[in-house]
Amino acid sequence: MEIIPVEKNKEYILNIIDITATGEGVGKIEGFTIFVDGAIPEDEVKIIITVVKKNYAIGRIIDLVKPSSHRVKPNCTFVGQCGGCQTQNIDYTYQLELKEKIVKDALARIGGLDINQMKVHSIIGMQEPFHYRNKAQYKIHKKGLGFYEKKSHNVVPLTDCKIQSKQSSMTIQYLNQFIIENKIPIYNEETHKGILRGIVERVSYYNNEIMLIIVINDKKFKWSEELIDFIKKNLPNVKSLYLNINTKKTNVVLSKENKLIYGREKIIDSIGDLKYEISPLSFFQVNPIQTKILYDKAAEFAELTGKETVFDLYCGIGTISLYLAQKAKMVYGVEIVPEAIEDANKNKALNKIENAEFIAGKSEEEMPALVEKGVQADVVVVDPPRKGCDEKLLESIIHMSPKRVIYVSCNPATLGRDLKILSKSGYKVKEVQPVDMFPHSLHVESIILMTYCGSDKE
Ligand SMILES: C[S@@+](CC[C@H](N)C(=O)[O-])C[C@H]1O[C@@H](n2cnc3c(N)ncnc32)[C@H](O)[C@@H]1O
Repeated sequence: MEIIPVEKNKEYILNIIDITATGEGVGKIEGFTIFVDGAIPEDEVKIIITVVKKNYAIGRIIDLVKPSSHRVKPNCTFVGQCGGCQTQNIDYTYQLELKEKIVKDALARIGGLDINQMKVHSIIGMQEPFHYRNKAQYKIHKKGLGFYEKKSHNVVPLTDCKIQSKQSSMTIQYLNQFIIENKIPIYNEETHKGILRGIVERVSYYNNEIMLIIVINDKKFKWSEELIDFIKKNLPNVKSLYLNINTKKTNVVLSKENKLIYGREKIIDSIGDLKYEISPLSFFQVNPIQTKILYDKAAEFAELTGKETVFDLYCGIGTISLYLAQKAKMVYGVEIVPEAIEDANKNKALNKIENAEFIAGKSEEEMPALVEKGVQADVVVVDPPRKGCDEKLLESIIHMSPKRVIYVSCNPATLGRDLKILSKSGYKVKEVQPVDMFPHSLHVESIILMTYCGSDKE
């Protein structure tokens, strides 16, 4: 049996050499891994060991002996309590370096790829990495709106948030006032009692419109009229106000039951020249500035001339499909959520685009069905959720062997796994472009161009 070199409740000095995807500093004692919350690479910390497992231990900082040169004073007073941001204490340039490394490591380690054989571009960061989010899912504390603490369901009440849109702090402050003044009973997760579960705020970045969704644990909300009056008076940018009736014992924030109580059903945002309708449940990228950069990259990688057929798999509300339709002959978008496909069709009409068709269903089933009908794609775009592409879908892509595959990923690990499969079957990774969609977290988006080299197509 291997000897574990640390003991619970004992103190050690540790040099932090890395950081996990969830933001814990990583150090080694005699080769044994120690995770330390709040520590960042190049810190020297004094820790006390709190948990010892077979392959790792967890330590708590008791003294920051020598702070890393990458440490900065966070821009937000709630850092340390609120679980919303992981890396506000790390300077932004170094955050970007860490993310680039996460992507490269995943391609090399998980994907088995030689990153010297492809163009790996420097990550595209934000010039102003604050106030970028267009969606907030606030929880409720008796003192007002907030977010969960890290790894807990305790709510940290906030007066503002530095990564939400600039309008958000006003929304938070006014809604806090309304909740407290009206003594609205706060929902308790353990007892399943109380009314107000949370508030979701969606903001259209370019049109300055707000949608508020009040999540309640009841069929009715006796404060509706007062709330509408209060909002009209204090928050004039709120153009759409919903109740979301969520009476289930669940961690899922929004139920499917939405009741519009004031204003319009949708708010409208733009990416480039296109407009998109946003409804309470539709998926829309949370960082509108970086989304434009990401979609421009998709268009660049696609090299469309107007003659190509494109498959946009996992298409959400058709954002990438419509973006590419402007330069393609025809685009087929496939998405599992039927409501998102309804939105995609509305967005198609809103933008007067005709060369796009949207299909509700699983990409791994609908793509082979399209091929069966004789539709072949020159370019395939995949933008799957964190779990990556279904293996059957990858097989269908390999079987159809389009010239170009563009992979948009929010999870480097599953990206590496899927690229390994594609690159063993005739595809070559040509370009990798990490994009920072989520400053102050360790999440990283990447867009990858693969071309088919298995035959004389390219
Ligand atoms: C990361 S989002 C991408 C959405 C869109 N491309 C965009 O940029 O807004 C992933 C989407 O895949 C959808 N999805 C999940 N599993 C799916 C499947 N098996 N087939 C088709 N769509 C799926 C989700 O509902 C979600 O809309």
